[in-house]
Amino acid sequence: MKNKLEEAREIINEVDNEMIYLFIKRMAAISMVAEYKMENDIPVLDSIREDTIKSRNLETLSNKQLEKYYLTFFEGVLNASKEYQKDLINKNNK
Ligand SMILES: O=C(O)C(=O)C[C@]1(C(=O)O)C=C[C@@H](O)C=C1
Repeated sequence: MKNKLEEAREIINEVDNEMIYLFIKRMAAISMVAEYKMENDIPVLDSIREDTIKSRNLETLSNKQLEKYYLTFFEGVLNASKEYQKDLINKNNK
């Protein structure tokens, strides 16, 4: 019989496994964004777009208690995205 910790960790493993594929898919789209921004001389940061996606995603979150943790999580996603774009753009300009 599995205890609660083992049961929870199994769920966590499944979630992390799904998330890595979604991360790969998101970052592939981000490299397309970087290419477009590079070609059209558009800055990486678009705060309006960030606010729009954050508020749209928060509408999906019915558990309001999780809001601040979701924002911490999503800020991490956005930071990784911006770092990746900057690295791709810098590499291209070398
Ligand atoms: O949509 C864009 O313009 C992006 O650069 C992508 C993205 C994101 O990761 O969602 C990243 C940086 C911007 O500040 C806004 C959004």
